[in-house]
Amino acid sequence: MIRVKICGTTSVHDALLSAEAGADALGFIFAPVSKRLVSAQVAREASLSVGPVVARVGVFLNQGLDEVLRTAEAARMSAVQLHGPLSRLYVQQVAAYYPVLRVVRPADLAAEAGVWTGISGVTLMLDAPEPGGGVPLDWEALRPHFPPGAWLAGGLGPANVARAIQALRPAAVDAVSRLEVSPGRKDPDAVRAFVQTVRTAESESYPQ
Ligand SMILES: O=C(O)c1ccccc1NCC(=O)[C@H](O)[C@H](O)COP(=O)(O)O
Repeated sequence: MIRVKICGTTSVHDALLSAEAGADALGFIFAPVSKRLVSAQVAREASLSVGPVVARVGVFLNQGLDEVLRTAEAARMSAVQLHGPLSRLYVQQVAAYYPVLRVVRPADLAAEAGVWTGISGVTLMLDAPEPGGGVPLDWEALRPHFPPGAWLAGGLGPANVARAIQALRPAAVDAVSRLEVSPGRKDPDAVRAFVQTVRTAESESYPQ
């Protein structure tokens, strides 16, 4: 089953919307540079509202270990997504507390894939150089190198996610900017269409 992560959740309302649409995971962005920045308090309310099954992923960009662990705990996250140039030791330390999605840009994949694959609890996510920028990756170029079990992000939406799945067969897909009416506010129709399109594409790619 291909998992679906809907990122950039900034309210209880949008958390419930994504969960009811069938999302497997919700992303909460704690990077101060983001237009989708959410407070730990709001993220905690949203996290507790969606029940035990939906994963809650705290998203961080070049932030200190203490800040990451404290924020993830305060916001009741179940996993952490790490962007930016980070050391193996730092990622190992976070992974001692939370499952980690380690974000890698396509240009860095050859050099970095081996660095992160050996750490227990760390899963690779391929994303565009500017996270949350809505720019798709070159799936055909990535096809020979896409690591089995990796997650895919970068400019995905209802109109293109089926093609991305066919090209790369990721373990999960993640999206934000093509599912919004404005930064930080979900478009309900786009969220539902995204989840439905993934479900249809996976049944066509992996027939029972
Ligand atoms: O989305 C942001 O504003 C953001 C800012 C800083 C770090 C990470 C951020 N987003 C992380 C995500 O997981 C996005 O869903 C991912 O980059 C895909 O975004 P998009 O291309 O807009 O679908």
